[in-house]
Amino acid sequence: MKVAIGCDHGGLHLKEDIKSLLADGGYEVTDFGTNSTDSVDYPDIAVPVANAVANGEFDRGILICGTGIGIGIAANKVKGIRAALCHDTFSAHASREHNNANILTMGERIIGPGLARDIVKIWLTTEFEGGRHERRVAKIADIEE
Ligand SMILES: O=C(CO)[C@H](O)[C@H](O)[C@H](O)COP(=O)(O)O
Repeated sequence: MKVAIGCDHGGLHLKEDIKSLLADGGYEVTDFGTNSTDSVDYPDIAVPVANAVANGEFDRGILICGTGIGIGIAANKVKGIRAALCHDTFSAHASREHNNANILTMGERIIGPGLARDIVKIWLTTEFEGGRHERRVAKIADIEE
């Protein structure tokens, strides 16, 4: 599975930790930055990652900022993106099974690396359930037209 990952300055340390988790797990990871704690604007990272997922270059995306909120709001402006903010394992599971989320967002200033790692593992391995959820996700796509 090809995974695009990105963060702003508020998510740098968690992004680096998740990158090593993904590498150990055999995922093909591409880092869209940022790569220092110098302040950057989260939409400048969110949009390239979201475009790369939306155009099929990557299977999934992971975006991290201080809260996971701003970077997710920005990603969700890109057509075809369903970015889900998950700070618990139940949401990580449901965002895949019910919402077919293609980008996971998290906030380094909110959760620690242990929980974040569990969230990522669940999110990357849970399949979309389809069925009634297919109809609902299709209605979200209709909003984009
Ligand atoms: O997008 C965010 C909030 O919605 C992120 O938490 C950012 O990382 C945060 O806004 C950055 O704040 P800073 O004071 O400029 O470090």
